[in-house]
Amino acid sequence: MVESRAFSAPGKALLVGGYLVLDPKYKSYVVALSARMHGVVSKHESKDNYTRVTVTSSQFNNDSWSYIVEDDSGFFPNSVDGKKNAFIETAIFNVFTYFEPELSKKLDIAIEIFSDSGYHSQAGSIPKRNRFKEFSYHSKSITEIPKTGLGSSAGLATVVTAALVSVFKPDLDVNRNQDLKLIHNLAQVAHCQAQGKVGSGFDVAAATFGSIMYQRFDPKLITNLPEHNAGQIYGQQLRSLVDQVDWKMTIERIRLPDGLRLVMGDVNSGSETTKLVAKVIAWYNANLPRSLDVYEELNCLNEEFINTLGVLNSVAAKDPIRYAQMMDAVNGGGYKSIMAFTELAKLRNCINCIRENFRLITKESGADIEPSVQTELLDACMWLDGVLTAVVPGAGGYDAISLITTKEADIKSQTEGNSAFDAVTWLDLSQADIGLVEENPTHYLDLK
Ligand SMILES: Nc1ncnc2c1ncn2[C@@H]1O[C@H](COP(=O)(O)OP(=O)(O)O)[C@@H](O)[C@H]1O
Ligand SMILES: C[C@@](O)(CCOP(=O)(O)OP(=O)(O)O)CC(=O)O
Repeated sequence: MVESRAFSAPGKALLVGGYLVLDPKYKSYVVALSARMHGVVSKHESKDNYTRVTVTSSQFNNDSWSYIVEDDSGFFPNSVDGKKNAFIETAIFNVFTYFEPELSKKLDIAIEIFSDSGYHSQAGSIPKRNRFKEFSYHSKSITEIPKTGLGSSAGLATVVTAALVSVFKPDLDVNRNQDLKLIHNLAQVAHCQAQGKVGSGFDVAAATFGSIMYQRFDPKLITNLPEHNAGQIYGQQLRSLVDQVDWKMTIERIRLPDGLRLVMGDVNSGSETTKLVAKVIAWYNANLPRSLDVYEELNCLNEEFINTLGVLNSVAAKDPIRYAQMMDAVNGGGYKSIMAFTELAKLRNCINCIRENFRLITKESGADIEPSVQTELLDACMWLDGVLTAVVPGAGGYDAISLITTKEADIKSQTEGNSAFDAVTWLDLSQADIGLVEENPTHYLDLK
């Protein structure tokens, strides 16, 4: 009998903490989204004389990557047909190396990937659905379809890791913190190695744990691992890193206050995060100690923003009448009535000052974090009924904008036909807070 299990993990939006989060001393606020990456795994006894892992992404012109994995070649995945996917390879390598499975009985492991439509541009795609799920099917490969920047590779690394862990650890329970930590640590290692750069890891952390206040681990934890071909020692150090080492990171589950939601707009041009990061780091190093002052100021603002959202959460719970008045003010009360509520005024001021600092870094570093077209767009958003704040998420640039709005705000109809919003496609997704979950594998069958 074929045993199947399925897992899904959310996309992310980094609302505050961009760039600073690369340093373990600074906090960030990450919202997990309703758009999710899914992996359905099945294993059979292999009829061949080797163990094989095949990952299929049928939505993208039937993309598929197939690897032979053997202990005598150090669990290094060997592509069957030369087609490679770095994120899949490092996930396979690290999970097999961690478990060192005794492969006397050869396995055929198949993982089907499905990604929700928010991750990619929908142009030219067709929907396929069953009673439970709906996915968009494209006529081109994954590498040829434009992304929206929700963290598809982090989602992929997380669900492939979870799928493979479930093969070697059948009692895997993603409701157990210990098991989530195992998946997080392995996926984080795999994702960093595949990226070839060390991002802060907030995307893998959100894919695993959901909406979080995040402070990163020391990047050396991963970069100090030996080379993949180091033999036994890699496995020993990986297991020690995953199971024993204290990563000294902060992952505190958070959620937007009731009555508020996240609206994401795709801006269709795209920026390369690595290039932006390189320019910002160069600016930072060349402008010390002034750049440190800018970061410290940004950090105070970020922390005040995060704390004030916490305060708003308790007002919603303890004083629902006042909270309803606050939401009414945002919904159409105009600038003065919004600013009459200290918490709302604080949130808006923090975001204004954060944006001001990012414009300063933009000007001085040449990294287009908040370029003037985005400034105009964000300013235009602030005049819409129901909008509390508007930012460029993550690394910023020309990729996307994130609004915090009230639940009632109808952004689409307010912006329709208004040329100031021509560049924006409002994505059909919201915050969803929840991280990695186990799904029912039968819910992915017979998509038509
Ligand atoms: N649905 C998918 N199926 C297979 N691979 C995927 C899928 N989504 C993303 N990937 C992998 O992730 C890569 C994109 O990663 P990256 O450039 O880091 O984008 P993002 O910012 O969305 O994480 C793709 O080229 C592909 O290798
Ligand atoms: C600059 C950053 O702090 C934030 C980047 O956030 P994005 O959401 O823009 O990320 P990508 O999906 O990798 O493009 C770098 C980091 O933290 O890794």
